[in-house]
Amino acid sequence: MAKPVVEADPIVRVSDLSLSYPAHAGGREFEAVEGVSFDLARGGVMALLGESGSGKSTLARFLAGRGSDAGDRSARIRLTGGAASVMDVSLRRLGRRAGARLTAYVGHLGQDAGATLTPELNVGDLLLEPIVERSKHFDREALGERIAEMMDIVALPLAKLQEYPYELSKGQRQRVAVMRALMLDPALLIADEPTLGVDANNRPKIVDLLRWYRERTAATMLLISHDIGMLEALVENVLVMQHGRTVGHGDINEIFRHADHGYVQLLAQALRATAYDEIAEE
Ligand SMILES: Nc1ncnc2c1ncn2[C@@H]1O[C@H](COP(=O)(O)OP(=O)(O)OP(=O)(O)O)[C@@H](O)[C@H]1O
Repeated sequence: MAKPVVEADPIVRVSDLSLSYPAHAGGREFEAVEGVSFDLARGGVMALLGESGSGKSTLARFLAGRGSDAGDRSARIRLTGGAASVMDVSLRRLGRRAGARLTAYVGHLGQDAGATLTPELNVGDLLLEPIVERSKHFDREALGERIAEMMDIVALPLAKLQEYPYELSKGQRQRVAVMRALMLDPALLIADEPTLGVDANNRPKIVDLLRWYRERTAATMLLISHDIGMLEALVENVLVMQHGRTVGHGDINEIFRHADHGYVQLLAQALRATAYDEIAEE
């Protein structure tokens, strides 16, 4: 069984990849991603951009090794063409054990992660859970310090550690979810809209947390985000998707300056407009 190579570079390789959802409820198999290719260098940060329904979450969930995780069979993602590997592990027919080995190194923040926190656990236990699940032997003091540092960066008072998800605002829950995704020190973080639902004042704190994490660990990141602050602070390369296909790929500044595809031009304009809105809000 292929063992993940954390030092692999590129850490993610995607070649002519197509991904589908199974036929269900009388419908046909649906191809959500079609012929996408890119490499993500170790230590790099790339953003997946594109309108709703363009295939970003499907691609992100599949690359995070969570393509067959969904309890609902109809949400299981199948590789129907091309190839993809993460840390030199092929994602074609990734078995349960190989998947578990890989996901130990790949952090995944799913879409609207703040809404899916276990309601019975308080914030402290939610943060510790990934660690405790892996091993009962851990340095409680060092972890406590690390949690306190992260709480400080995202401006959550330590008293929140005792609170339950229902006692938190949507944006606070999302901040807890992002911290939780970092607890196992993933070498690759794949995050779907990490600032979604977080108000404009607190979005930069999530950006700060991800930047802090990257400075500490040199982790690689694949982010789905249209948050201009996040793109400016962290992202080097972008892949722009439309209807499951790639319509732009490359250095973030180059791609928006010389956008030759109509949709990429529109996106560049929209992002600039967002930036002005944010400045106006301050
Ligand atoms: N379980 C499923 N079964 C069938 N089709 C699905 C399923 N989940 C998503 N899709 C379809 O796959 C396509 C891509 O969806 P995906 O969620 O990957 O897009 P996205 O770019 O992440 O959009 P958003 O930004 O709205 O999350 C969409 O047309 C969507 O309707």
